[in-house]
Amino acid sequence: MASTLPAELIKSLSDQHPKPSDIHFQYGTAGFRTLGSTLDSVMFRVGIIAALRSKKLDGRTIGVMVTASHNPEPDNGAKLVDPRGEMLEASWEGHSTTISNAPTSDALIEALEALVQTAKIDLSKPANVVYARDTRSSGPALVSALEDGFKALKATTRNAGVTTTPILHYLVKSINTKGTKYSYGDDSEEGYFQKLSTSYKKLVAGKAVQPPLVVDCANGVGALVGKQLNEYLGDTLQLVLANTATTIPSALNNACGADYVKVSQKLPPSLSSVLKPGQRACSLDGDADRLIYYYLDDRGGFHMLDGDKIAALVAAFIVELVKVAGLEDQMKVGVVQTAYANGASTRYLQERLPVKCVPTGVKHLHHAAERYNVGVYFEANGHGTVLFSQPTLDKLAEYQPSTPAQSRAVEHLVSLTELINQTVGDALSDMLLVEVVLSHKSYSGEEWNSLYVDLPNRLAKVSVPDRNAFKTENAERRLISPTGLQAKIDELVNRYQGGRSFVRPSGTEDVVRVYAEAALKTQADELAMRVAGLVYDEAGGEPAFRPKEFL
Ligand SMILES: CC(=O)N[C@H]1[C@@H](OP(=O)(O)O)O[C@H](CO)[C@@H](O)[C@@H]1O
Ligand SMILES: [Mg+2]
Repeated sequence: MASTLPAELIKSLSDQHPKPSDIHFQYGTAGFRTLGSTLDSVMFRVGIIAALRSKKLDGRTIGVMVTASHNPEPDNGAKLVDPRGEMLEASWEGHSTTISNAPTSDALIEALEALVQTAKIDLSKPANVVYARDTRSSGPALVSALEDGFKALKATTRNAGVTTTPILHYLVKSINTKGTKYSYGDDSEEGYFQKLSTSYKKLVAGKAVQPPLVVDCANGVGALVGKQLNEYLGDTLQLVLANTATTIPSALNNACGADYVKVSQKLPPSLSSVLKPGQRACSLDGDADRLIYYYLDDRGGFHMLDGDKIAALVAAFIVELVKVAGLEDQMKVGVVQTAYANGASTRYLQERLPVKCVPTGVKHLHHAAERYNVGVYFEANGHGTVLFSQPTLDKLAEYQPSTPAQSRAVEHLVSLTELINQTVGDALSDMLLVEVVLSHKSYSGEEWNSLYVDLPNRLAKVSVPDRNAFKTENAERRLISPTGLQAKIDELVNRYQGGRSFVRPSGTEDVVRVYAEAALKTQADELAMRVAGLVYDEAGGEPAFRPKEFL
C-alpha cells in the first residue's frame, strides 16, 4: 500500500484530546452517546475513523452527526453515516468501540494500524467527510475536537453547521450521487427544502388547504429548520412552531418533544394554552428524526398518534395508490415493526399486508424494509420512513398508465418517493407525508385515530447489576437468559386479559426495559409493575433500593 499513517501528527493532536481513564466508551445502537463533557477524546477519534472509512470506500463521502437526539441537554454523541446515507456498517461499530477505548496516544496508533491492516485500507486514497451538529451547548467544542481528527488524516471536509440528523443523511446521499443517473437531490439544505416542498405541493394540489399544524420543536434544531420549511411551504401549509427556545440549554427536550409525549402519553404543558380542541399537533425530538402526532378532543382529552398509527395511515394510503395505479401485482408493500408496536396496530396491519417484526434499532428495521418493493417501517416512538427499492423506482418511471385515474395515482406515487426521505426516518418529511394523507382522506385527527384502538400499555425501566445477563430471541420477544425468567413472565401474562409483556436490555441506557399491554390501562400498569418487580428480584437487585411502584 502506498502510504502509512502520519503517526507523529496523530500523536501530537491526540495528546490534546486524552482519553479519560475511568470511562469505557461504546458505539451502540445510536452511535456514541453519553455525557457531552466526557466525549472530547471520542470526537477526535471519530474524526479519524470517518476519514479512514472514507479512504476504505475510495474517498466516497462519509457523514458525522454530533447529537444526542431526545436525551437530556448535557448528553451528546456522534453517529457515522455511510455513503448511501445509511447507518455505519456493523463491523465498523466494533472498530469504532476499540479505537475509542485505546488508553494512550501510542495505543491509539497501534489500534489504528490494526484497523488499517484488517480492513485493508489504502491510505493513499482521499478522505471526504461532511459533518453537522444539533443545538446542544457542548456541540461547538466537540465539533472542534472532531475537526482535529480530520486534520490528523488530512481529510477534505465540509461543515454543514447546525442542522437535523436527517438533513445530514440527505446531504451524504446527495453528495455521493451527484452527477450520476441516481442523483438524490441538490447537495444543500436548500436542495432538501426544495425537494420536500415541491413534492408536497404536487401531492396536495387541488385539495383544500389543511388547517394550521402546531409543531412542538422540543426547543431544538427542529425550530430552526421548521422556520425555513414554513417559508418554502408558503400558503400550502402553515406550521405554528412552538418550543423554539434553542438558546436556552436547559429547555431542550425538557417536558416537550416526541420522547416526552410518547413515554408520558401527555400533552407538553407548554402547549396547553396553544392547542385548541380538534387541532392537530405534533412533536419532534432534539435532532428532528422522530415524530409523534396528537390532538385534544372536545372535552380536552389527550389522544396520541404514535409511530404505529403513522405506519397504519401511510401503509394503507400507499397500498390504495398502488391498487388504483394497477400495480398491485408488481409492487408489494410490506411493513416492519418491533416488539414495541402496539398489538392493535399489528393486528390492523396484518389484516391488510405482510408485517415483519425485527429487533429494536433503526438499522434492523431499515434492512428488513429494503427487502420489500415498498417497505414501510416505523418504531412506535415515531422514528421511521418508507423505502422504495430501485427496481420499484425504475418501474414507476417507465410505467404507461392506461386511464387518467391510473396516471394520477402513478404521479402521486412518484411524488411520494421524492417527499419521503429515503435515507433515514425524518420528522419533517414524515410530517408532510402525514399531512398529505390526511388531506387526501379528509381525515381529522379523530378519524385517523379511529383506524384502530390502541391497547393500553406501559413501558418501564429496571436498573439491574448486569443488563448483559439478559439475552433474548424471537426479535426480542422472549428471554433465553436468565434461565427460567421467561416462564415466570408467561405465568404472569396469562393472568391478564389481552396480556402481553416482554423484557430486553436497552441498547442505549444501562437499564432493562419492560413493556406490557392489557385490555385495561390499570391492568397494563399492574402487569408492567409485576414483571418489573420480578426482573429486579431475579437479577439480584438490592432489596433496600427496590422501587416502591414495583409489585
Ligand atoms: C423502547 C424504545 O423506544 N427504544 C429506543 C431506544 O433503544 P433502547 O435499545 O431501547 O435503549 O433508543 C433507540 C435509538 O434511538 C431507538 O431506536 C429505540 O426504539
Ligand atoms: Mg432523534
